[in-house]
Amino acid sequence: MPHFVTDNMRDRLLAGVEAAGREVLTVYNRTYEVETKDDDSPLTEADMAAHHALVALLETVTPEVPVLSEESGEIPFETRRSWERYWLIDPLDGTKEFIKKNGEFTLNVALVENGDPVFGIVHAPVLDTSWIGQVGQGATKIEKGTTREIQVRALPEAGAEPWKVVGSRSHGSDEFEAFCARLPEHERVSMGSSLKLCLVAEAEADLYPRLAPTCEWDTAAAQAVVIAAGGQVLNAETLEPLRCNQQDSVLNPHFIVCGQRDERWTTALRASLQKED
Ligand SMILES: Nc1ncnc2c1ncn2[C@@H]1O[C@H](COP(=O)(O)O)[C@@H](OP(=O)(O)O)[C@H]1O
Ligand SMILES: [Mg+2]
Repeated sequence: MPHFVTDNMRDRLLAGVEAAGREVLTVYNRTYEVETKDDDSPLTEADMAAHHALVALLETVTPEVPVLSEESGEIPFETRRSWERYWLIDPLDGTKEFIKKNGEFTLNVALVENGDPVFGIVHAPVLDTSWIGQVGQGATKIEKGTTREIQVRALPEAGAEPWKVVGSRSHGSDEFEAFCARLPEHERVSMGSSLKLCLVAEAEADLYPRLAPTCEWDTAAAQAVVIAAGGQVLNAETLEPLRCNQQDSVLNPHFIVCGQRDERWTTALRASLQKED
């Protein structure tokens, strides 16, 4: 079956996401108001500017495909459950990092088909870098105008080199600490937003255990990048791939991002989840 996203569509989408990123940067570089949402998370003018720009882009490129955005308000599951294909966007992931001015925030556009992310663009405006994943066709990183293919790496053998484990800069958890405490020798890297999944996709990290809450829009685009780069995003309980749009809640289960499933970390995971057998 031909892929829905053609090369021409991908190029238009990337150009539109980069343009939305420039709007975000103009807010980043001046003073702005910070509101607090009902769930206590921050919201800035930049989140809304990116939301409007991305929704307009997607409605122009594919008017027939519905869009679900973190900022679009709730769409009931009775409506969403019939969507075989939809765009799932997080206009500004890592709003806390945006406010801290450390550059670790992203614009995220995913195409979900029958519950699985199949295409994703993650764009980091401050880094002038985008990651594109087309499941079944590969993943690329475009850094300051230079494009290269990316692939996950194999988990290093014991004693060869420490594993690289990436964690949230702003949302850690006791379960994450318990998991890391049981891993072999490893280095910890902290990073904001969906950039953590991109680090695994481009072989700069081996594992991203997210044992704390996230929503489907936080992960879908970067999940497509990871899978297209040969990696996996697995439900931490079942070790099955993370899926979207399966129930009323848009909350993800805890999950692990990895190049491959491996007994060496699944043992640590079982122990941290108190499932030692
Ligand atoms: N209690 C909670 N429930 C749901 N999602 C949460 C959450 N706490 C944090 N998140 C999600 O985690 C994201 C940030 O992840 P990280 O700490 O890895 O950078 C936030 O994205 P936003 O910045 O888009 O709100 C938010 O969606
Ligand atoms: Mg987010």
